[in-house]
Amino acid sequence: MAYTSSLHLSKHLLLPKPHRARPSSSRSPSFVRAARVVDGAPHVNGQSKKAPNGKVQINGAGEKGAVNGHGKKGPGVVNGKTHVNGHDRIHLSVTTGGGGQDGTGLRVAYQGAPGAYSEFAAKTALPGCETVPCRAFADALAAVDRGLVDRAILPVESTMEGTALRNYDLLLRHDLVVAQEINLFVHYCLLAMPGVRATEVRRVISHPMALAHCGRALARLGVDREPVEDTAGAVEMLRSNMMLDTAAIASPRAADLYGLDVLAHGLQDESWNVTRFLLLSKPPSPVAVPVDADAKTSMVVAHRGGSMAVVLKVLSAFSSRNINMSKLEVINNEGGVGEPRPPVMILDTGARGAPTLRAFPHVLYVDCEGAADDPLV
Ligand SMILES: O=C(O)C(=O)C[C@]1(C(=O)O)C=C[C@@H](O)C=C1
Repeated sequence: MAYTSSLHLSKHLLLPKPHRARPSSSRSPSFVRAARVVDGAPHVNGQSKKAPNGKVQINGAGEKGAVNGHGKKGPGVVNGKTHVNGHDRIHLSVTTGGGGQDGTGLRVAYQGAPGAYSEFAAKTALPGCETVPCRAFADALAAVDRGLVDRAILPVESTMEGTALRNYDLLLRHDLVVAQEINLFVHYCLLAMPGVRATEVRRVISHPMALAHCGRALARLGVDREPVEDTAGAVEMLRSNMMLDTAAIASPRAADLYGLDVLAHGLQDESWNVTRFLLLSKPPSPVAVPVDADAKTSMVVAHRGGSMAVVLKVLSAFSSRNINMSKLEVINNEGGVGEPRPPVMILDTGARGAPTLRAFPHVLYVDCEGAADDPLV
């Protein structure tokens, strides 16, 4: 059965109007007001249905086998689509039936070396596309921004580690549309140079996320761990330096590609290990999402104070409309334990004039059910 979903990300920037200070008793920002306050521009409130991430992460929807409320499609792969329309909000919306879009003629930037999971996610979303390796996620997003490629792919959360906050931060700094969402089952293998035995391995290198996902297995092996840029990059490093006391965590595909032995399969600590990727393009979105689509919308509410009051207002806005929320993540970069963290920088494309990066200490990431253009949402 064709699976259709949409994911829409709205940015709601709660900014006080200059010279219009409100009495403290009524200062707590309201969800509705927030929408109106954005640089004075009329803003439709609560538009998205089914959605986003917080510090960016949105997990939690439901059943095993589903991430962010999307159903599982095919063996280990769930597809959805997203895109982002700019201006005073970002839309991530997508529709994907069986991920059947042909990517022929499209260039997709990803972080890592050939054989990285991100590359596989890109090929899953857009079979036939040309994949373009980049050193960093920021480089991949910049390549789309500059029109050097058609899309970029970005891992944003995983079932085991939750939101990849740094990648969400990156996303919020750009005016990009989510053209598709891909939930990929990630199967990790331990790879070594041909002939090397498991007992000879003293050190394991991989992407930090892969090392974290396999933490218990690595502790059992009693090896040192060393983070590198990406899983396939680790394999490349093993191969080019002929490392005989080191193994890498990467995909079986990377083992084939670089001619390494697989010492162990299924190294992940949890058998259900899914990473959620977003396929991003420049606006306007390449995908139309019908109002009545079985959709998911993501929202980002950014504000500068009254943290709990805003959370309560957001919750009550969903509750009073009977909209199912699949995720809520509250980011408070002020007043937490330890050193204050830097604020989240969000590109405000709704401001008159050039798009401006604005700093917000408080951010909420919300995912809910429904299409972004559904009036209820
Ligand atoms: O290093 C890779 O192969 C990647 O595609 C990156 C990445 C990530 O950043 O989470 C993607 C999926 C896996 O969870 C591990 C690493």
